[in-house]
Amino acid sequence: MRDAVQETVRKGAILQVDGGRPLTGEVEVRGAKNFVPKAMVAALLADTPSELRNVPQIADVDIVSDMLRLHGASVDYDVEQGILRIDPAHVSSPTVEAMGKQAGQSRIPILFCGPLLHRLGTAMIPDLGGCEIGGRPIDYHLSMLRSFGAEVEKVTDGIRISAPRGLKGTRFTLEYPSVGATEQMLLSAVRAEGKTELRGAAIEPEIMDLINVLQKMGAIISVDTDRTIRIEGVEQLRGYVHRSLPDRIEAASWASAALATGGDIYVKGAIQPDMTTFLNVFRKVGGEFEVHHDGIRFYHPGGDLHSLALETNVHPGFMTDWQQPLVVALTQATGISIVHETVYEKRFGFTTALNKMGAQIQVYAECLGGLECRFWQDNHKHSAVILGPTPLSGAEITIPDLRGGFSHLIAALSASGTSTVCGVHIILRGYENFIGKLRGLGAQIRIIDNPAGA
Ligand SMILES: CC(=O)N[C@H]1[C@@H](OP(=O)(O)OP(=O)(O)OC[C@H]2O[C@@H](n3ccc(=O)[nH]c3=O)[C@H](O)[C@@H]2O)O[C@H](CO)[C@@H](O)[C@@H]1O
Ligand SMILES: C=C(OP(=O)(O)O)C(=O)O
Repeated sequence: MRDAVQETVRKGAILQVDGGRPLTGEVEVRGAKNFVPKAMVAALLADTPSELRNVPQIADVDIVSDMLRLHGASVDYDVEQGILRIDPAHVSSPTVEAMGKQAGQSRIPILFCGPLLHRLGTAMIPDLGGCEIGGRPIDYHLSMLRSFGAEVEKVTDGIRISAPRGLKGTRFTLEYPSVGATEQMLLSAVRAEGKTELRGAAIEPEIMDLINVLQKMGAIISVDTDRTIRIEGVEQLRGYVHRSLPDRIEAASWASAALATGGDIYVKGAIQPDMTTFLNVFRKVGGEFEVHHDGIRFYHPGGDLHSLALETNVHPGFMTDWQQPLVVALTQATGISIVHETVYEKRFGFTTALNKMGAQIQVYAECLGGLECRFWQDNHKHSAVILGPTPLSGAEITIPDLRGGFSHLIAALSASGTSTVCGVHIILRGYENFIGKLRGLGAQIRIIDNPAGA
């Protein structure tokens, strides 16, 4: 077993957490949640099998494996080695009922459009899941697919999409650099007829790694410094062998956990380049880190933490998924911190539980501490003002979303007393063996309810 003993929590599981101890020790991060499932989808574009390495055991990998199997691909996952093999030789359409059952589980199914249109000419895509941190429309995806020549129709529990005449290269400009829509473009364009140009593309490291995978498969893709991606469509792609980049969101979550609990955590597998922006902020808040050949040590050096003003943004800005765990550490910083969330309009719901534990966080609809963002005219509370330091004490908490959930765990671990935490299965979407890892760092966590069959 990789870390401390793996114990899986099921839907409905409840944890009891005793706080007030620094988290110290070592954890390992494997491949990125925001890359691995997409590389799995890319395997469908090939005629031959693919092998993905450094694959973490998280719920999103299971969900995409199920989707691939439903479409006739074979998927074989060696959890211990982190090796996933996908053979797309016999791709076929599943029944509408089987696809309907996939509705609401993750955001990845929308990325099956391009590969399935190339393989089958038609696809049923279930309604998406993912974190409820904003409206999360898919209008860019659908306009893009239509501009490739696809026809889209709304059906019960999802959409039906078809391309009777195949996909043709296109020119598209994104009004906002959406990660998912950029990936949609890549996965659709690589086998489309002719050239495709995407302006205003997202350039997150996970997207660059997807481009690495597609290039290994035989695709021709260039990325310019002005966010323009150009793709020359090819008729055939082959399988790939690839090692996923590490999960920079999980790594930053452990860093924030070290800071919030006054601890010292060595994150094996974390790398510096994709975390530059996070590391700058971590240092400004008062955290220390050391970059080693196989990981990064994050620790609280003692003394006061410093408040700061921060704005989330697309890469290379401060990532929105880093925001929630860091806010817990900011409750322990001296002074007033301001966090302006510019990617999602509703990502501060998790602060209600932190306030219940003793934090002093107020949320506002105004764009505070930075430039006006897309949400300036809406009434969404997307800026937070955090007054610190405030001692936290244990409470009963229900986890709202993935990162908010991990933040609640960090808060419970830095609080005095005991917390009861519901909805913890949500965390499995993005954190491998999180209970085992936390216990390995000295956390006192008990599973007090874990309903079988849920
Ligand atoms: C599985 C995965 O990789 N999830 C990540 C991905 O989500 P995801 O790909 O869903 O995020 P996007 O970059 O697409 O979304 C960013 C913003 O664009 C908006 N938008 C997006 C698409 C669209 O068609 N219309 C539209 O308005 C969204 O509502 C949101 O406000 O990138 C986000 C931004 O780094 C991360 O927080 C998520 O962890
Ligand atoms: C928002 C996130 O994920 P998803 O897009 O899968 O909901 C996240 O990983 O923080």
